Amino acid sequence: MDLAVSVALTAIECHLPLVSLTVEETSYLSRITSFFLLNYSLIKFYRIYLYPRFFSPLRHLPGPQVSLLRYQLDCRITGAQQDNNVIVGQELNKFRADNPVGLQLDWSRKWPDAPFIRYLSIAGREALIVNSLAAHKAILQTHVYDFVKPPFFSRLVGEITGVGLLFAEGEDHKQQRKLLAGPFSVPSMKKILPVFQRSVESLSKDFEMALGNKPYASIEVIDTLSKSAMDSICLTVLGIELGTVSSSFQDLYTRVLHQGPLGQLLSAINAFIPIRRLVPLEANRKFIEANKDLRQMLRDIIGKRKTDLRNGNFKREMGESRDLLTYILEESELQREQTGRDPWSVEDIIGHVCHESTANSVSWALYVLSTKHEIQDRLRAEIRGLLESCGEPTYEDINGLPYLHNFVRETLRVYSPSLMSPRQASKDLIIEGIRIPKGTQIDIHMPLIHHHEGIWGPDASLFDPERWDRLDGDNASPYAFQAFLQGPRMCPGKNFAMIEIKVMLIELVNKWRFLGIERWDGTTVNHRSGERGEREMLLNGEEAVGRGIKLANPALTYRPAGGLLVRFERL
Ligand code: HEM
Repeated sequence: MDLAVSVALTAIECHLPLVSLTVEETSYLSRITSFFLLNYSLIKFYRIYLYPRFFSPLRHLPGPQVSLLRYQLDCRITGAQQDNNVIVGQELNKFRADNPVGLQLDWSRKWPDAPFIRYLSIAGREALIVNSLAAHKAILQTHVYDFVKPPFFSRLVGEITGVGLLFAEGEDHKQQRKLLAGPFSVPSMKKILPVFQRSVESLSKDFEMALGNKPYASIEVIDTLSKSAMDSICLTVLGIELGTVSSSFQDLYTRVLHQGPLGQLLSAINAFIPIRRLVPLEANRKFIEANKDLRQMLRDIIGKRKTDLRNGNFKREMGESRDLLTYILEESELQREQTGRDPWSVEDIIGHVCHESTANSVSWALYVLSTKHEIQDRLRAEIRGLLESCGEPTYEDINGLPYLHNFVRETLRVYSPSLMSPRQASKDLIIEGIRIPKGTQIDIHMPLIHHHEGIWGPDASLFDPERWDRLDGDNASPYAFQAFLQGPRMCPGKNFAMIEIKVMLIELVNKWRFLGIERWDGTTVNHRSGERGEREMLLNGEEAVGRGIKLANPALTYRPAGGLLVRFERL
């Protein structure tokens, strides 16, 4: 756009009589170049500096200020005090914070009553952070289809999850969601439950192996749970037996999701400037290859399942407790018969193989249980009460456990697995009395609402499962809990994720006692054990995010930087 305006202005200027006379001596080419560069620089100066500071209708909103030509590379992050850098806005500051949403939490605490907080991103682009229940409702419900996913987000996340439902808009999105209602419904989840229950048994085997004959041992739970959730998702979503391809999946997903620092930097740059195909670096090549292999594996599985279903083989094999892919393909087949076209592509289905969020939630649940033993004891008493009374619990039995339900919701509230969902205004809008111009970026940060003291009280960041029994006023609003978002774009996998997390916790809490978290500095040598690093046990009071352990940043989820080492014993 700016380029086009500069070219148009240059064309006009070069043909003005006054200009033609004064620059007669210079060659035509250098005249065009000079005018073009001057126009382009002036337009950029206006866009980057003058517009956000003096002309934008959003300039009066609360948020960090704009400072001209002040680089803050050496400043310590102090959140709310930090100015916008004129070139990179707040982007560098975000990466240098000790929490992936630390800066945004500071701003929310500084301006708790503002519906929106404004900050500047790269090259003076304005972005609004949603900070009130009413503003969330307007964006997620009332104007849901007036906000679209911004291109940088589809490049950042879409290259991992696929570009299916998550990036569908308007009527297309409504249509796809209608079709998914059956596969993700409660009756479908009830049928999938036995598959979950079977797959979590392998989780305890990993704990058994780590323990051996010792009285207690430690296990790195993030990798262990991620592997288990991958097994579980392979069985429940794709209908693939354990141990057949799930380890290759795990390996490929890890290479795609957990790249090294250079890989992460490339992904971040690629989100804004599409450089993926141009950079001849090893980290980039590995990412592209892993991604390609992963998609090919999924394509093969989906293709084979389609053929099996058409031949009537698969349903007979799996009986009643079928996987989600089968449900989706059956629904798809019905639609194809009625409308003559496939409602979903392979890319759409790929996005449903998401295992990281559930594994991440159970990791944080174990963190809490290890550091708050009274919560662990209470949860175990409830779970054992159920198992003693009924053996293999049903869907209703599991969802009928009030403390487990509160515990899981509180884990998702304090350690929300999704940290951000961005949007972009597709037209000019007025929300909460604020005029939002078309194209404005809107950031929904789930932790902001979850840790908002005006909504959840002064102890908003404390882990307290019983708060769910005392909901009143603002915290009783559906928009006070955003782990799965709300409205028409809410996560369709919510029931799936909730029951999966509960089944994993029932298995673990029933069989193992969690003694504490080992914090491992990894830099010194312990003279008694000869092991590198001192191990310090975290036992209580570490629930405030970022205090007990160092969080990874940049990260798309809350993740302890050096893994999570849980010490446990057999019950
Ligand atoms: C704890 C686990 C999970 C959490 C916290 C979670 C959270 C979310 C959130 C916040 C969104 C909205 C993203 C956005 O619009 O930017 C979303 C969308 C989605 N989730 Fe989940 N999710 C979880 C598990 C799952 C599972 C297990 C599945 C599938 C089996 C799933 C499938 C989807 C799909 C297909 C969408 C796109 C929905 C749409 O745009 O209409 N999720 N999820």
